[in-house]
Amino acid sequence: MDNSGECCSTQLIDGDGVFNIDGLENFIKEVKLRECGLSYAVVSIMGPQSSGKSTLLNHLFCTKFREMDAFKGRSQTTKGIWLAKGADIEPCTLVMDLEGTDGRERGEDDTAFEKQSALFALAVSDIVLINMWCHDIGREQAANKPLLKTVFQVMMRLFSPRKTTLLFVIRDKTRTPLENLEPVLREDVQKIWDNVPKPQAHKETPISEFFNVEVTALSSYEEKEEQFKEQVAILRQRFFHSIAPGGLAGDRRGVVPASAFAFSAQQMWKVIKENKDLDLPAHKVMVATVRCEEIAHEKYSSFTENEDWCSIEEAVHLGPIPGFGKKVSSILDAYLSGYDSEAVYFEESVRSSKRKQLEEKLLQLVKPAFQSVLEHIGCETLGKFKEAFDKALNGGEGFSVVAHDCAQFYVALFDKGCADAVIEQAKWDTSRAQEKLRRDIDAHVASVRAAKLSELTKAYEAKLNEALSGPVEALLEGANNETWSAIRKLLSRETESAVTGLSGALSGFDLDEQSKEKMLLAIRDTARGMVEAKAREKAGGVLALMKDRFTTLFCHDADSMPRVWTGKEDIRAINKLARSASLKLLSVMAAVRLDNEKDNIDKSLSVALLDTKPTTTDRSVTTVDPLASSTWEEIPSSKTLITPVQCKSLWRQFKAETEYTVTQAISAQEANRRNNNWMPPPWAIVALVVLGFNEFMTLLRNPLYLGVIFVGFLLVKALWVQLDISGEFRNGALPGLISLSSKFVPTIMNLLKRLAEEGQVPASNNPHGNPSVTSKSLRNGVGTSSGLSSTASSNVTSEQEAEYSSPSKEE
Ligand SMILES: Nc1nc2c(ncn2[C@@H]2O[C@H](COP(=O)(O)OP(=O)(O)OP(=O)(O)O)[C@@H](O)[C@H]2O)c(=O)[nH]1
Repeated sequence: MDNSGECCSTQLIDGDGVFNIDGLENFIKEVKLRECGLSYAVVSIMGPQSSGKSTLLNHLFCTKFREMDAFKGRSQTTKGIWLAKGADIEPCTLVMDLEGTDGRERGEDDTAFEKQSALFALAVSDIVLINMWCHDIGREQAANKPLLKTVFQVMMRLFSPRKTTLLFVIRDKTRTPLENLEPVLREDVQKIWDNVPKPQAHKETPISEFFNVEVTALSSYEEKEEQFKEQVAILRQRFFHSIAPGGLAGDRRGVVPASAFAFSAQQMWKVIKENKDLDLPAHKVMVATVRCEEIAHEKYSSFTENEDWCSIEEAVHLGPIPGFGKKVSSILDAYLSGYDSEAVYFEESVRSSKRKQLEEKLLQLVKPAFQSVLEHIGCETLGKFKEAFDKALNGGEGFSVVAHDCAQFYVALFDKGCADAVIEQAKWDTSRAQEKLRRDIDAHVASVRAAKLSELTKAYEAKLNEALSGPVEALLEGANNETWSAIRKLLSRETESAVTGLSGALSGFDLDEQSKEKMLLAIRDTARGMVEAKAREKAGGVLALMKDRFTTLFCHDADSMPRVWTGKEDIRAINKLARSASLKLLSVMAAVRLDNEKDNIDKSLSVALLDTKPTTTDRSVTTVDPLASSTWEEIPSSKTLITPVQCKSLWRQFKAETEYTVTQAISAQEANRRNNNWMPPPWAIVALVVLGFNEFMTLLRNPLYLGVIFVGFLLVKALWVQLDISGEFRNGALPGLISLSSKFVPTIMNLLKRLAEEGQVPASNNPHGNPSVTSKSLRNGVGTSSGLSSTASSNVTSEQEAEYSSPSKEE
């Protein structure tokens, strides 16, 4: 019978010892071995060549192993190891047909394969059928003895026994009942066991520790086929549920899960071929490790391709995913459960360690997504916090209370979001993300607080500026002895008001005392700074102010009426007063006096710039100039607005620029005086009276003279008016004389003519007569007197100059 091409059998190892990996894989697929878990059994058969092994297996398991044609003689038909599945036997039973022992074909030297295949069968099988001829029992030279020896020897090469069932199948049983044969056989087996050289560890180990020995006998297939078949059918029953407790292989140990059977068998054969001892537990661990790794790898790969996971992984870049934790957990769970169910039959420690590795790997894979989700939740929460915080601040509640409440609420919200994102399998700590959110919230609160505080400070600064700027300016412009005291009062009052207001506003910010004090100090400093700045600004324009003040005082009287320099005014006194008032401005502006400092600036300036008493020698030679310094004695340079030297220079400039006004005034006054002074000097009047006494008396004695003088006066007066003598001489004496000489004769002629006409005209036509001309002329004469004031302006006497330019020390 030819096995090749049969669907449910394959040559596992060929005659040359080559393992048929592909054939085994195909076989496993066909018989669906992978799904069996641990629920499968492996049966193999050993025995001399051509002892009817294949025939027995085929009848027992309905397999189709190649059998020898009875008519062709006894030669080897089975080469290597063949594998088939027993038909209709539960659990799945794999049947291995081994090449016969003591085969003539291989020769004596080639026993290695025999041993290797025996070791392989023992390592893989739960039940090993030992096929033996009935007549060999008890015989010294029995054909099965070398076989058993081999079995027991190779058994020692397995570090730990599998508790394999050795089922001795006695073929061609004779009339001797099994009950009699079995003890003999067991004795034989025991003898062989005892004689087999054993390692120290197993010296005393009984055979039962390694094997379950069972015995059965079958009639000859060739001679009593019917009986043979009946007995085989009965024997077949023993293979049903063979792995259940009490079954034929109920005691088996160290079974490899069906899914790893191929890999395990291959590795075993590899180790056996390398002529190494087979450490079954280590082998089992190795198989478990490899297979669990394969399963884990497969699960990991298919997880990375999972559609749900891929869509989550993509969506996670866009924003938080509601129910992220649950979704990912359930996907992970599906894959981990898959691993569990596939790796369930593998060695526990290996399986769990590989599961742990798989879980860690999967969690590492999903961790970035988780962190991304946390970041999104954090960002979203921070955004919501900012919005709510701004709204709440506008609600009018205290800053700190709002910040605290808002932060608490949104951190709790974040925690809720985190709980939703937490992956069950990982239980990652979200406290760091929460800490980051807290830090972000704190940073935002701090920046808002800083902005609000700065806003508040600016508002109070603006208020202060409004309250200080105008009044301080006014006070400085009206500089007097009380200016700085008034400014101090104003500053103190406004600063306290601002400090009180700001202090109240700050109470909502929950600031520490130190920061609060610092802010209040800053507002005080700002207030002082404003006053100082204003003073500095005004000091910059002090010259203009001084000139203003001078002009105001000099050109206006006590009732603020513009002065008319009639000649009676004491220009020197007025000038001195105006100057000292202007100097007061300078002294007030010279320094900032916000701390009630006592200083001598006023005195120094007065002494240096106003004092007129010092003698000529004092002025220029002996006295040291007190203003030749860049600092005031009692004033620190930071408080100095105008240095002594600058004061001196300003005063010089002031004087130069106001000099003209004074000169104008003096000129005006002089002109006025001249206009009003028509009388001759007193000595002339006295001389006139003394010398003209006789003539005067003559006139008094002769009234005719008086009449003549009167007429003469009238004539002269008329001529004066007609010729406009005062007007002619306005432009100088020579042009006046030339003009008069040309006008004199015509005017006399004209006068006489008019007089003649007057004499002819009736008196009624001219009721006023000449007096009208005279009064007009007089009026004109009076009117011209005012014109003198303007022409006289340029004629300031040197005496008057000296009077204006009151000498001072500095000059
Ligand atoms: N006497 C006797 N002959 C048998 C029995 N069973 C099978 N045979 C015969 O023995 C010969 C060999 O049979 P196989 O089943 O091929 O024997 P084998 O042990 O598988 O042979 P190899 O695979 O070559 O080792 C065949 O001619 C069978 O007819 C039996 O129970 N008694």
